[in-house]
Amino acid sequence: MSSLARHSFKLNTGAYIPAVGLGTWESKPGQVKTAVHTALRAGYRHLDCAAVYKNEVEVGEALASYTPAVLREDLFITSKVWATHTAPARVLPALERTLKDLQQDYLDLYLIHWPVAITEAGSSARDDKGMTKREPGVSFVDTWRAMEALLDTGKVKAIGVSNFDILHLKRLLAQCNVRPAVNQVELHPLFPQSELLQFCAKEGIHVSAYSPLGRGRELLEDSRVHGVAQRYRNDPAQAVLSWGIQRGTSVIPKSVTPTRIEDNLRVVSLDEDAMTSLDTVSTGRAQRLVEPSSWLGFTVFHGEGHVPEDL
Ligand SMILES: NC(=O)C1=CN([C@@H]2O[C@H](COP(=O)(O)OP(=O)(O)OC[C@H]3O[C@@H](n4cnc5c(N)ncnc54)[C@H](OP(=O)(O)O)[C@@H]3O)[C@@H](O)[C@H]2O)C=CC1
Ligand SMILES: O=C[C@H](O)[C@@H](O)[C@@H](O)[C@H](O)C(=O)O
Repeated sequence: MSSLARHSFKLNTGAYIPAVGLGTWESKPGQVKTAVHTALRAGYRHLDCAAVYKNEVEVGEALASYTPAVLREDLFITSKVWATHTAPARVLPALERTLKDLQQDYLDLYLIHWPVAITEAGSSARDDKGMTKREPGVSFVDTWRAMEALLDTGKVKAIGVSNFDILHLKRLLAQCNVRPAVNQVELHPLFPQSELLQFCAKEGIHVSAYSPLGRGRELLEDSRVHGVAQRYRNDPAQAVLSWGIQRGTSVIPKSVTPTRIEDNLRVVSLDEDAMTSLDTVSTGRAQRLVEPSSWLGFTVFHGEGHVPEDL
């Protein structure tokens, strides 16, 4: 484990989030327990979970069965309330279910997964236009009020958001009592989110980079990524994770492959040339890889410059 991998970022709550966490989306039952054990053994202390990943029970089993046990205060565990449970009355029950599944008394960070509420039946329920059914009258600001109330229960140490753009954040910041500690968003050299990053820095919101490896696809084949990796005698994944941390974001790469889980901790400090080279990877071809519209059936993001009033 490199010294950069041991780094943590201070949140606006005063707590620290470790620079590298293990992602668990699409980590299949039967694989995620071994992945969590491998990660803890390698030195990871930060896990990124979500109810919708449908594997929190197994992550919980992994945490409970790991020996020698890691002190709870040395772990940083994140989970997220799914869009079907963002109606205010459903938020606490959703958290309690996640805590039970993960076998935890509290989370270090609980996030609103997407800035939208859909009906409990979720993405299979369609309206007459074929769109996912929205939860009527629930905005993400309403959900946030319920998130704020969780802090008094002691069951979460910090609250935050995920998949929020600048306009979502502006609306939330204008109305919140507690500012989000974290915004977890897609971020990698093909989708660097520089404007959002600057906005969050100015507002004291830590950014956590999801899909930091570009989902393990063409980003890792890019010639500039390979160039930086060769210079530092590491592999493409380590180069892009290093870039993410050096930009001030925590990174949460997912892997169920033991050697990759270990390798993803070998992040290094990059010089200015290497950073500039990776900064140019997105030029003329920036792309989002996790598209909500395919499953939500409507636009959460808003090229037109406004957030729909009813989100
Ligand atoms: N808040 C949100 O809406 C979202 C949050 N997330 C979070 O972020 C995490 C990471 O994002 P994710 O979308 O999974 O994508 P990542 O960018 O982390 O890429 C994961 C893919 O890369 C492969 N991989 C891992 N390490 C290496 C390596 N060293 N070399 C080559 N390939 C590698 C993995 O394969 P293998 O496992 O087979 O080794 C997997 O196919 C998620 O798991 C989840 O926790 C992700 C998306 C949305
Ligand atoms: O966190 C990861 C992503 O947001 C992911 O959870 C969703 O896109 C999910 O696959 C879904 O079922 O809609």
